[in-house]
Amino acid sequence: MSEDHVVSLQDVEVHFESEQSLLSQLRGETEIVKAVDGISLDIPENDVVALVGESGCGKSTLGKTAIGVQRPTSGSVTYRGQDIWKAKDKDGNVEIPHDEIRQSLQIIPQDPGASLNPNKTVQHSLAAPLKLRHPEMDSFERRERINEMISRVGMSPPEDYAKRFPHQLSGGEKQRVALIRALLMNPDLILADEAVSALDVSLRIDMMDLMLELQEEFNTSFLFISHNLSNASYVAGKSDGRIGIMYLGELVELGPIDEVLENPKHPYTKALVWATPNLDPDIDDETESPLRKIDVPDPRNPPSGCRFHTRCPKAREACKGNTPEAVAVDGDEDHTVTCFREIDDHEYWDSPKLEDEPSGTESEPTALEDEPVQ
Ligand SMILES: Nc1ncnc2c1ncn2[C@@H]1O[C@H](COP(=O)(O)OP(=O)(O)OP(=O)(O)O)[C@@H](O)[C@H]1O
Repeated sequence: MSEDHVVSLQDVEVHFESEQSLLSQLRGETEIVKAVDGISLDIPENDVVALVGESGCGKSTLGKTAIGVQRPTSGSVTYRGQDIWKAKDKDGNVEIPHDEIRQSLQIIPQDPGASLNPNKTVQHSLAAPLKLRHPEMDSFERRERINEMISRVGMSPPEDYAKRFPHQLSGGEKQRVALIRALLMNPDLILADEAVSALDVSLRIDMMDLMLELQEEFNTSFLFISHNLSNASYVAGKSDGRIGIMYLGELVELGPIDEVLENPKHPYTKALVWATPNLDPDIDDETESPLRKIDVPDPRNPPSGCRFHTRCPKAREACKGNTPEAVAVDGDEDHTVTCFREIDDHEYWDSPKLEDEPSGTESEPTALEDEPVQ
């Protein structure tokens, strides 16, 4: 928890009460979804982190928690050393007011159309953050600044775009307006939650390039979320950033993008790389099927021990009973993995291979392999 970090998550858990099945209702049981389960992540200034994982693994929940929109059920989330939720609750000595924190942590949502008021022009939607951040500006200065930003994101003539309503914009243009709106708050961190997924493949690279150019220009950090390893790798690769692999509420591998792609350590990361053709992995045992089973377990009832053990081709009996902690890969603290195979003297190595019936080994993994970005 350092003031040098824009955001720091420590042992964060977000557990939801899920919709209950009839059987559990009859039994009076409450079912819990462990959407995020014990994740720590530091985001320093000007950092780009791309989070990848299958649908439902908790990416959005983690992202929202990092920008202070979702309250964790346990653990802490700090902004420049200030606990965000203590600031919100005015608990103790609050050094950074909650309003300031919220303004500094922005989001570009997956569906920018839904977040833009259909009855307001682009000019009107973009004036609101400027009024908040720069109350000293008059309306002429605001108009100038807005036109400048509209031009900057490649929409021309800006005066024409400023007068348009959301329905007069394409999906890519709405996304650019959402990006401007976030940047006008002068944020320290922007959460881009599946921000390019809805765009045509041909527009995705342009949008990702634009986000990264502006990330550098505005000195912000980016938390980029995608179910698509190609997109996440593109963003992290171009910015010399990091990639985090999530599985069932846990961060199973985290590290510099080149390191993780060239030297993936978690069997799940290997499966994702294997399933993403344009990443061309150089994995030692690539002929072996990377998953024993294709079915993703129910997050309301995740497997014991290592949650990946039911699908992992390397799983042994030890993986069923114990939960692996994150360990540094080859002593490099920047690259961490939660797998017993990284610990030379772990009981895993003497433990028998799991002998349960593999299924679906002929099939490809279920997710993360939609269209490559190039
Ligand atoms: N408000 C909520 N109440 C109950 N369960 C929730 C809530 N929000 C998320 N969940 C559950 O938490 C788990 C993680 O959801 P989350 O949206 O964070 O995953 P994700 O990886 O972002 O998935 P996707 O890519 O499909 O959006 C899912 O099982 C989801 O159903």
